[in-house]
Amino acid sequence: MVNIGFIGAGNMGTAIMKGISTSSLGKDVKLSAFDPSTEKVKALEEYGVTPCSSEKEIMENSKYVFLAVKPQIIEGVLEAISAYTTKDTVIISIAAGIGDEFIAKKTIPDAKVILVMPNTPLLLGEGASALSRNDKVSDEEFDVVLNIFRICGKAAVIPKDKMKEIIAINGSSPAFIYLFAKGFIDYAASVGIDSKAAEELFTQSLIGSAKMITDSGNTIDDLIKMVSSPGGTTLAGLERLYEGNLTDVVKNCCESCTKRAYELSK
Ligand SMILES: NC(=O)C1=CN([C@@H]2O[C@H](COP(=O)(O)OP(=O)(O)OC[C@H]3O[C@@H](n4cnc5c(N)ncnc54)[C@H](O)[C@@H]3O)[C@@H](O)[C@H]2O)C=CC1
Ligand SMILES: O=C(O)[C@@H]1CCC=N1
Repeated sequence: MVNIGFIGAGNMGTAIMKGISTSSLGKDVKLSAFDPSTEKVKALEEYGVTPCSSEKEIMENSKYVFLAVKPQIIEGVLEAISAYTTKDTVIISIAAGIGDEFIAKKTIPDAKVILVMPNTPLLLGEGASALSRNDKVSDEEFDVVLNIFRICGKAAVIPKDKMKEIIAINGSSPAFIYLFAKGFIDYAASVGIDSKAAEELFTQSLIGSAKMITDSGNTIDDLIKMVSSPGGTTLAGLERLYEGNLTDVVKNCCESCTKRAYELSK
């Protein structure tokens, strides 16, 4: 049995706990959580999560400890756990911008630290998570955590120094994609198409297009060409997107996301 504790049971902590407990891993792990908003932990009891009343209780009962709190308050949380961090504890931080060196500095110099940038689709077993670790974490320990994120979707191991840059690609990108989807669904409503039908058709187009990128064997440029009949509707629409420099807008969005991660960084 692997003991996994969560400090913070907000959107992401909850998504990871529900992801673990509803996956095949559920029976092999014992989950516990602490959050000052006790109702959030209470709501997780039906997923087999044991409520704890302090950081100390989590630390004393867990080998793997997830820090699922906002970057702005993580320093206080690290101060609260430092006295209970041992050379055996594996600290897993999902906080945007927070580095492993800061975590070790605020706890113990030999702290085992894994950094993860997950995303909310993990709630449905469709997460996309990036992971990296410091050199104190053993292969076996890293595999335990990697396995959690693989079971809850896809996971990629990336260099530690790219953990801030990756946020735009998977951590924040669901919000960017939802906004894009809203534009299509709002347009459908404006021309009198039932929004339920529009949502069903557009979301299936998102899923299908994603599968074409991953499974068709074609490049993205080839896939765009396959849809674009000469003199047809797609080219007419694409012209407006090129005119609005969509790819530059996306690049600016990603750069702004990364810049904020550096501002939050510790
Ligand atoms: N929401 C998302 O899509 C993603 C969030 N993240 C990261 O996950 C972390 C958490 O974000 P969310 O879950 O969205 O925020 P959230 O605000 O939903 O959850 C944070 C939780 O921490 C709790 N909390 C506050 N002080 C605490 C303390 N001293 N001890 C224990 N818990 C405490 C709050 O009550 C709250 O439930 C952030 O660092 C964020 O950068 C990473 C990837 C995606
Ligand atoms: O907005 C944020 O800061 C967090 C990190 C990635 C997604 N949500």
